[in-house]
Amino acid sequence: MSTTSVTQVLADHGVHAAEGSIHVDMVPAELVECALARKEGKLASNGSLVVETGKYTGRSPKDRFVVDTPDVHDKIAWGNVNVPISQESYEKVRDGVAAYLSERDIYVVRGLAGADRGHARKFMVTCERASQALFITQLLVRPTDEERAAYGEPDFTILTAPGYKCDASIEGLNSEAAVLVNFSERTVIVAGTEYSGEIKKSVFSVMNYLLPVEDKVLPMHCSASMDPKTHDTAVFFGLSGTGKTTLSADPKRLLIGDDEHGWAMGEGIFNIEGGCYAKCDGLTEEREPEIFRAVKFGALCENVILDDKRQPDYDDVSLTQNTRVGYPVEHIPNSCLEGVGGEPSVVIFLACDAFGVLPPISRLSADAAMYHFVSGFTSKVAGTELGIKEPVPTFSALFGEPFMPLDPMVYADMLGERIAEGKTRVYLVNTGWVEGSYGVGHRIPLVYNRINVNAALDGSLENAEFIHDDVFNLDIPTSCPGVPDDVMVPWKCWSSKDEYDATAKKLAGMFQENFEKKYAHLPENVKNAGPRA
Ligand SMILES: Nc1ncnc2c1ncn2[C@@H]1O[C@H](COP(=O)(O)OP(=O)(O)O)[C@@H](O)[C@H]1O
Ligand SMILES: C=C(OP(=O)(O)O)C(=O)O
Ligand SMILES: [Mn+2]
Repeated sequence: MSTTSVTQVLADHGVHAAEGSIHVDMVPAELVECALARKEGKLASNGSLVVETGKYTGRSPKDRFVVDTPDVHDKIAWGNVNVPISQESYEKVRDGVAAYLSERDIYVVRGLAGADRGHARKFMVTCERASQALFITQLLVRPTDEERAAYGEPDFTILTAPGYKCDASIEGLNSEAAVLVNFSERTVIVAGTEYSGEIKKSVFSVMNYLLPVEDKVLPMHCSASMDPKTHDTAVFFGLSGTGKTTLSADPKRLLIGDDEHGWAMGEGIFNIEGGCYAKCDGLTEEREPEIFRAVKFGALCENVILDDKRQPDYDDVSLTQNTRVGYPVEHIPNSCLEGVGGEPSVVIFLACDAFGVLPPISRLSADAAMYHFVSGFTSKVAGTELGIKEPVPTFSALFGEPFMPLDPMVYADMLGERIAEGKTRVYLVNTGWVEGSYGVGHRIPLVYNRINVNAALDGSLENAEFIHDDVFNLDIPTSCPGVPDDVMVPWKCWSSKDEYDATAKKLAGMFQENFEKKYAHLPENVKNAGPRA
């Protein structure tokens, strides 16, 4: 597709930018140069581009809407995640953004979502900021030269204009910022917010609609890694900040991706993205060498503080606890550049338990896997969503409810089909608190999670003696070489067993209440596989 037809696609969306102001498919070095020239950010000593995103340092779910059009109305799971907005209000914002972009230099990125070309979709993202064009260039799958030459019409178009402030009085809007997903027009508008996570998660939300509906592929909010010899894969489901990116960066395995994957039954899994979006809070080379070293030229950092030598101070979270970096998968040395792997032999659910009562790792039956997949218990960690200042216990279906437009049971049934074969081991991993709850105890040392996960992946964990926890209805390994036995069995970490019991029963009751409210229609065998207060 020539750049003239890029002009045509833009014109179809009301963007009539002057000749010479439409910059298409710039390479990262050009985009960094443009961003610096336009004073969008600074160059850090490690070569990464660092920007500040102003008021929006995390996703703002209250500003995200799905356009309620007749052809999708009956498919979307409407509620406080997929909030409807009318086509009329959508058009007012779209036309305002289009006119705004028409008056300035714009950066167009033509990428792919889906490393498996049999399930990939073409996304054309038009950015006001060169730095956001760099971000989405690195986060989408980069087309080959041949694919770019034959790019043709995009499957979806995204217009991003952080500088455009919406008229908040438009019917249905919440504020000057708006993320509007229009499945009928196959267009997303991201306005009024500079947080690039909104662009990335909009692509994900669109794929979470298209893949099940059009391809019968299960989209997953998970990271994935692969054994370099057997090509056995493992997927790590988890809500934002629970450890997907951290635990999938493992020097002994190949990284497939850190956040978004598809599972084509009978075929394998694939990364939906071409890059990673890691949290930088407290990042050290010692604890997370792969991620630390991935922050180099071509990476985009958000809200990371630089010292007077332009060195990042990852402990300084004065702007936000949600400091972030986006980089291409090739910045991780042992990444699987093809982005594809076999069907998972291990599925791990990451729960960041702020109560500190869940075991570091426990094994789930197929029924318990379904129970926990639809429950999605974890904590929203500080910063990822505006207004979250400390861990908030939450039930987020599929461990990714904010990004799932369809009924949760669509995804749950698809996972159930895929693990029913019995060849998949499923574990629940607590990356949250042990030794007392949040504010009293501390987060489980990352090294313990890594040791537990490695034992689950290589199968050695199955050699441990397991006990059954009657409250959470989980099978808990009582030992794992390298992890103190007391850490493996949560009540042993608490100074008072009575306090532990009371807290555990409280959480078990929350599980039951959530399940009864949302999933009472599920079969008894699934319901009975969950916690019992
Ligand atoms: N026990 C732990 N397991 C996983 N991550 C942990 C742990 N303790 C602290 N962390 C920190 O929590 C954050 C997890 O973020 P990340 O892996 O990006 O989550 P996600 O990819 O699920 O959004 C990282 O900053 C990591 O260093
Ligand atoms: C970036 C986000 O989360 P994750 O780390 O899961 O990608 C987000 O929720 O905005
Ligand atoms: Mn992540």
